[in-house]
Amino acid sequence: MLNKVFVSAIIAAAGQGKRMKSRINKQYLELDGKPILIHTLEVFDKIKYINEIILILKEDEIEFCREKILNRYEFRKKIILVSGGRERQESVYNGLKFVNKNAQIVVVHDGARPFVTADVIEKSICEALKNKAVGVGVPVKDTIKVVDENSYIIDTPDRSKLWGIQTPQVFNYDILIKAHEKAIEDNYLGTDDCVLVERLGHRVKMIEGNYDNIKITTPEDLILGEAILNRRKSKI
Ligand SMILES: Nc1ccn([C@@H]2O[C@H](COP(=O)(O)OP(=O)(O)OP(=O)(O)O)[C@@H](O)[C@H]2O)c(=O)n1
Ligand SMILES: C[C@](O)(CO)[C@H](O)COP(=O)(O)O
Repeated sequence: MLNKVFVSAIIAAAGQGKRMKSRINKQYLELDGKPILIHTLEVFDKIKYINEIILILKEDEIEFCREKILNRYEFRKKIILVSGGRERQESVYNGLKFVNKNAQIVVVHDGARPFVTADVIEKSICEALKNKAVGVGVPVKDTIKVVDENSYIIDTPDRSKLWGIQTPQVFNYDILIKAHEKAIEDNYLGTDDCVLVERLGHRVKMIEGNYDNIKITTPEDLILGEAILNRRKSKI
């Protein structure tokens, strides 16, 4: 079944990496001698069910990334470079405009999540064939508090119902484009793609991923990232 479906992957990597407080954008920082973005792309490049990769980059980084990062590595798949927007949502929408017209399924993934596994990606694609909208996440481990503007705790949601959603987030193309266009119409800005589809009233299925599918966001994540890679290498 999956062989008959055109699957596009949109890799969002057009952020500024402000929270990393690094001289170079975080997706180009190296873990185990390889740029974070390359780790991410290599996972998607090996998945035979993915027919195209659309990489969203900051406009002013496209040439640098093509010449100094991507050209140093071999990829089986063609990687289409698209310029991003001010917000992640706009970047993903820009990518949607370049998705192949035969695409049925779109996998949206953060370039800053290099530890995603092929197994989780394939599982999320299979689930999206059934449910049309899927998010990958993990149950939260901490108790979560809702805090007001004066830093007082105003609610403690039932932790058994709380998940930290990651990426990939995988959708039927028609649903995702409609969700983005409605968000633009409503001037709504979300922090992930699932929320845009939820706003359409479409049920989004959560599937369990891995706790080590972290998003490299702040300097501490680089230490975690090296440890994750070392542990994986020791298991080979
Ligand atoms: N306008 C944007 C903002 C973010 N992203 C991408 O979305 C992913 C998740 O975003 P985040 O971790 O917040 O990255 P940044 O926005 O770069 O980080 P910061 O908020 O610290 O600047 C990243 O791979 C990032 O490159 C994007 O494609 N376009
Ligand atoms: C999409 C996401 O990775 C899901 O956890 C997250 O919302 C991205 O947030 P960011 O602030 O753009 O990193």
